[in-house]
Amino acid sequence: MTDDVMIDLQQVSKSYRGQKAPAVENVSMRIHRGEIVVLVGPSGCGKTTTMKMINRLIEPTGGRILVDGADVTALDATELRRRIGYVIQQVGLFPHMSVATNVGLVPKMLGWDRRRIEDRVDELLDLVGLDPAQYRHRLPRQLSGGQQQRVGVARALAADPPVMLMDEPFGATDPLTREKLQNEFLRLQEKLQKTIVFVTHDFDEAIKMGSRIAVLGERSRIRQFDTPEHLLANPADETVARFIGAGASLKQLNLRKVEAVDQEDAELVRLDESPASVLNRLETSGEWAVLTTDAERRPQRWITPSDLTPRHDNLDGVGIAATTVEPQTTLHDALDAMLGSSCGSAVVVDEAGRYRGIVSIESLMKAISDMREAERNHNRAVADIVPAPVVPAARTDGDRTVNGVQVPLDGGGPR
Ligand SMILES: Nc1ncnc2c1ncn2[C@@H]1O[C@H](COP(=O)(O)OP(=O)(O)OP(=O)(O)O)[C@@H](O)[C@H]1O
Repeated sequence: MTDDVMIDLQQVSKSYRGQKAPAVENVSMRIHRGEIVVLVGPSGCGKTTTMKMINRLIEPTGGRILVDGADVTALDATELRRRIGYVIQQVGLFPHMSVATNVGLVPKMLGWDRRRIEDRVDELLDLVGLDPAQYRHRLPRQLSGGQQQRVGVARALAADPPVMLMDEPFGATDPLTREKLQNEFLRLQEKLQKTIVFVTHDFDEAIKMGSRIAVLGERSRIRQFDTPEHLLANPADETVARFIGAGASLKQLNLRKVEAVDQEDAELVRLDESPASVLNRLETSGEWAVLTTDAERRPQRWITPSDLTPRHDNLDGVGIAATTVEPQTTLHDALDAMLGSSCGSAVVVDEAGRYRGIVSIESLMKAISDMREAERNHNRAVADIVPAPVVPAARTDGDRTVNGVQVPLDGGGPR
């Protein structure tokens, strides 16, 4: 095993008592340090069982699982919990315990002293965007669904585990909150570089979150294990193609994020500027609209000349609300946001909601057409390099059987 491999599933199987067929059969998979591997597949195919065997919430009935070179069956439970954080859809916060107690559970189990636990809890709440002073003492029911989910992530990170298992972590939230949580998590992951196994039903989420995606079939058999780009461009077989679903090219929009698009600058005005001065600015700048921001430079509304009349003595509520996106927002979601707003642009904001720039529908369309052009060139280059096979190749049905022997799927490292 190379140093680069963090989780190594070797011919892993699970047969539940009383079930004729195994839920998971002979799965081999290598997951590299720092990558997010997403498991997707039809309901009941064994995604959760596969994942839960990694932290031994479910005991395998065959095969071996190594985490950072150590066989998990040889580790004691406390050691395993320190190494592997776990986030689930239902969050699993204890309802009668405060946020701080919930987040501090694992450090407490590990015997940390009170002061160190308190400091860690505050640090983690900060990290997931919850002000410790405001949320530390709340009970889970006094939080929104999205906030509970953030606490769940903080709790999983408490002992700074190198590995995180996430089972539909954002599944129970509405689409907007979900998008926000995904963005926050990707931002966090840039800093933390954890090795993550992520289960989801949502293929768009898999494309957005995954360094690589494992498309699983019955009994967790790996049909294809590849980067989102390759998976979309070259589904291994009909089943994978069907699973990806219609509009694979549209789904490519989930691959690119707003940060990759050229940004422009807007003419900014403070909310406390006088309408007369704003009109003057609109005339002299030649812009079709100005963008109001609050004292923290958080964008508020677009104002065009026709929005301002002599009866306005301040800018409160004037113009149309600005649509905002984050650098991590996918082009798919950005396009959605723009189409849903009445102006053909979105304001890019940082994690604190402060202004960073503007993406217009034109620059978005240009990024999309550049992307398609690059892909066409790539496909042409590949077609030039790869000669047509003369001898029929060994059958590879996604789990890469070579002469009947399953070999670990190990193509490509972390992106
Ligand atoms: N405790 C159990 N006892 C017996 N069978 C089980 C048990 N848990 C899961 N199974 C079965 O094992 C198979 C795989 O279940 P698993 O929950 O891993 O699938 P999944 O892909 O995560 O499903 P979903 O997407 O619906 O959550 C299913 O057929 C399920 O009915």
